[in-house]
Amino acid sequence: MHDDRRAPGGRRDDRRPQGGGPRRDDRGGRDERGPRRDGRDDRRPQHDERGPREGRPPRHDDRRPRRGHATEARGLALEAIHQMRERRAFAQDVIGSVVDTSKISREERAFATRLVLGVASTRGTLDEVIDGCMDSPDDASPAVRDALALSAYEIIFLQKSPHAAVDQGVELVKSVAPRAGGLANAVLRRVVRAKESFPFGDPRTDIRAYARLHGFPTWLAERLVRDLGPQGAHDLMAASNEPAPVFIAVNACKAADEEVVSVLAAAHGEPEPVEVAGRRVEGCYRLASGLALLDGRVRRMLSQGLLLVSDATSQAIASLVVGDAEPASFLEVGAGRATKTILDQSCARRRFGRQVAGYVTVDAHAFKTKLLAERAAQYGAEVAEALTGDGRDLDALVGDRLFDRVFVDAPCTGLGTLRRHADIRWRLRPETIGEQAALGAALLASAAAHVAPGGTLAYATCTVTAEENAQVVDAFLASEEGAAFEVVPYARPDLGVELPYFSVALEPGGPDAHFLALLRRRA
Ligand SMILES: C[S@@+](CC[C@H](N)C(=O)[O-])C[C@H]1O[C@@H](n2cnc3c(N)ncnc32)[C@H](O)[C@@H]1O
Repeated sequence: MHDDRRAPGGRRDDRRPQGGGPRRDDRGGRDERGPRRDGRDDRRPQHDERGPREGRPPRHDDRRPRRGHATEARGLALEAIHQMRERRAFAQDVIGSVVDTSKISREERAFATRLVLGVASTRGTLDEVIDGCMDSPDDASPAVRDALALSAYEIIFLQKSPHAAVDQGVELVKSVAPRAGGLANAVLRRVVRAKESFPFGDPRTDIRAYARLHGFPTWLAERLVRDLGPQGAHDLMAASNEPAPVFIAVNACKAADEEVVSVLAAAHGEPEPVEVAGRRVEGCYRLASGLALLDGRVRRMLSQGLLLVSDATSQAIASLVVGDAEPASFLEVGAGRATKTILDQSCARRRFGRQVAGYVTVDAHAFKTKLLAERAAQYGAEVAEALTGDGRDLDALVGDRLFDRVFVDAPCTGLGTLRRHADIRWRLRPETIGEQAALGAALLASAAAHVAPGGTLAYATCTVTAEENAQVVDAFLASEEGAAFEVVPYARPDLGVELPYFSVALEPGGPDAHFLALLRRRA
């Protein structure tokens, strides 16, 4: 779901280049298993490739990984994957605490990050492959499975040399279960053989094979094909398995583009201005990689709030919502940890020479409101009131006040941000889509009552399902409350067309997929 910590499918907006607190969601079948207490994980598979007998297994073979002869990057990746399962933590959080804080080289860190995000993204498919390569899948402890999954990811999805991947995989398994080397060797050799027939069917005609090919749950692949068509689904699924590009926003509340750009250039970030859907996004720059963000001078600017890491489509949405006419008041519903708040105020400062004085935020969670206030202060973004409460009952929070802009940054399934929020696809349940759509619709209806005559109502998501996007807005416009609003179309100068809504698809190399509807209350 769109943003931070919440029920299955949550996503967090933008924090680190790749990629979201303790989420308590479903982790999927395999991860739900507790550690075995019978020490059976290092039993060899019952087939003719079994290795030499290695004696009795240790009593606790699900200990935290100890580094054997696996490379440091793989050892750290395994530690992160292990923590994701044990603490039910999100990939981005463990990358921050385990990988980003390590002393390994930048290149190794990037590789470890790729492994963690890759395994989190494709975990269900990897478990299916591993199950098929074991005679008794239940015999491997969760910790051994983590190590096998990491190596299977390298073999199946990174096309690594089978020899090196198996060798490293055996070392990784031995680092958590010293006597399970034989099992690991046998299973991973089978994985190498299985790769020849992967995805086990014709992806052109078999949706299960198609889903496996991209490391997606079958139901979700089906849904994406239905909603986006074969090409759109393919683009989204392929792009979701690639590293996300790195975009930054210069925070105009505190800095000028030139000073930030010159420091980024000196740090070899190669900052490039960015266009989204045919329009330049002011203050938005693409970096050649995330490595420049690790430079000491850039880190100082980040901690001083002169720039923030934020997807380019998020920045484009903030720019469109702020608009060309200066608003005197602004209500943001679903304000989370203030990323859009900062982008909105930065945009107002850039465009009108000052921030919006009456900027009010609402979020359902008190801990987010606290973080929002802290972050807004760090970035110099003015917030008149930061409220906690249910946006479906805004009357209880803001009374009968009307605002020039009311922006619903809606909770959603987050399917447009799968590169940064690797866990979403296996946490989502089919029914979450409808639940999020219903919540978005209720927030929109509640928000509509607080739009001043001539003011703008904005509804945004970072997902791609029609049910959560256009269908919510179309149903609202057809309702009694919606009759007072008209659509403000999005003109694409590059295509010479006007579209009812702004939407960006997820394509390889591009920014995240988001949706925005701008509606104006008739004066
Ligand atoms: C897409 S996220 C917001 C991202 C945020 N605007 C940002 O840019 O960082 C959606 C937000 O809606 C909040 N939310 C969910 N249900 C809500 C409700 N009923 N009322 C108010 N906020 C809600 C979530 O806590 C989450 O922070």
